[in-house]
Amino acid sequence: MSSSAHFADPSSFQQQSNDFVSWLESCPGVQVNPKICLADLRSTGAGRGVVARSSILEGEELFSIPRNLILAVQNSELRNLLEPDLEALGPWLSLMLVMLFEYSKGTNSKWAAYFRVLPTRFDTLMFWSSEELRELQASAIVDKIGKKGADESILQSIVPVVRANPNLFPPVHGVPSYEGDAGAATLLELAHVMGSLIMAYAFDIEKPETEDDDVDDNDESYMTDDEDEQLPKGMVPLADLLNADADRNNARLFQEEECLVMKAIKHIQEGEEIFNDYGEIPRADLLRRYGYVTENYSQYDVIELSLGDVCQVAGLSDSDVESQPRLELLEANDVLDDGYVIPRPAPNASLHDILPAELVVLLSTLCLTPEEFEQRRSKNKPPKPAMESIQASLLRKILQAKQAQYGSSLAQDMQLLSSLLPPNAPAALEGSDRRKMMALQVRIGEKEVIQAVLAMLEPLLSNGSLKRGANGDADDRQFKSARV
Ligand SMILES: C[S@@+](CC[C@H](N)C(=O)[O-])C[C@H]1O[C@@H](n2cnc3c(N)ncnc32)[C@H](O)[C@@H]1O
Repeated sequence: MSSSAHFADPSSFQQQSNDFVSWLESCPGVQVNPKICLADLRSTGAGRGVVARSSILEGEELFSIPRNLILAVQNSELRNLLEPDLEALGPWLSLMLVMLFEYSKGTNSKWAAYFRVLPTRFDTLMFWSSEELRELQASAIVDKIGKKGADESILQSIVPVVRANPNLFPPVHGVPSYEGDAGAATLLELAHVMGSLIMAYAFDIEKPETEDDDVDDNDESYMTDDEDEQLPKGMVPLADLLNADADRNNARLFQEEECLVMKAIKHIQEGEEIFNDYGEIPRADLLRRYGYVTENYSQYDVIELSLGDVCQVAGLSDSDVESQPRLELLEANDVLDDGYVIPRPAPNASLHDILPAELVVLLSTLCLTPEEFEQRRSKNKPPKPAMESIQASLLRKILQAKQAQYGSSLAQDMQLLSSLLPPNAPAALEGSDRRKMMALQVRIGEKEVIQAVLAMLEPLLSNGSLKRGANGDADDRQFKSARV
């Protein structure tokens, strides 16, 4: 959620929007359909957004941004000023460095008017205090924030480059220098601002030849292990001022040869907000990456069980593949995961629809008697993903143990929510209160998923097994193949 508190100089909010639009329209090649405008949506907690001034037809172009206006490594003069190769830093860190460079240039940057409409404070989980994070209780999202790794990457890869080039990166915000611990801390904070902007605003930029639809991926922290496979990232002015809505996506960015073009993918009525698509992400991820939650993303909530959670309840002393032959068998057959995601069941969903096949295989393997396991091991063949009462019973225990890891019950949380919920919350809340409210909504969603799955296990626990196939193996055709 973006309120005034997220923007520098909120009293000039409208002026900054006007200046940004004037700058944009003055740039060669930019086209902005007069039927759209930039709106002040702070009263709903959504910062800036794009709204239709008059009705727009499906397929109509909303705006077009030439590729050379994207704030990206390939368009920044830093590329020619720095040794070594910027791209070698990977998509996140290279763009972070470019943004630090352009931001430090102040009004001399081509993107100065753009920086002025971007927020400087965020509610993404990277910025939450330990006390605020505790409100997320046992949510698996807490382990995905990646703050420590991001700090290390910035300190190792960004700080030395900035310090070695003080002429390119003059200290900002009245800081005398980036030397020493205090300098490093200031730079770290500024780099996190850029990292958070990249996380919530940047697009993956495809090469012109591969013209394709908008790709807005779902990486975990600022940096991930598979950077080689990632496309370069870029900040696309105006395209990134569209908010998102799980049910009202009506626009999409098309990456064309010369330009990136935002088009209406539905008829849009006068006064309607224009929404991009952030994908089907659970509220925990929405919060981690975008710093807000809305109720209509609750349909995508999940519960994530770690391998450790499962092994502990199954009575294994640890979850190390080297010391646990049952895990070793699964690993050797490439069906072992670190974590297992169970989505919120849709109204008529079955266990087949929601349980990842790999989880069911793990449960089955853990339920084998020593003799059965030895047989499987000698043939190097894990069991098929069959859900019978024995696996259901183990899964129930695992879910109950997970439930117990949260410090409060669903009923208590629901009561708390109704006592706290002012109209339009959490938009009406600020600061830590808003964060606590959002954490409450996330953990409620996860507890609801646990409760729903527990209820779905009940018939299996009383009846014995799911339908079996003709060969006697349980019918595994529909188990989801989902990996974390
Ligand atoms: C790509 S930006 C969109 C522009 C942003 N509203 C601004 O003022 O700069 C993404 C950020 O917008 C906010 N946002 C997006 N969709 C939202 C929504 N439906 N409700 C509230 N905030 C939203 C979140 O803070 C998110 O991190």
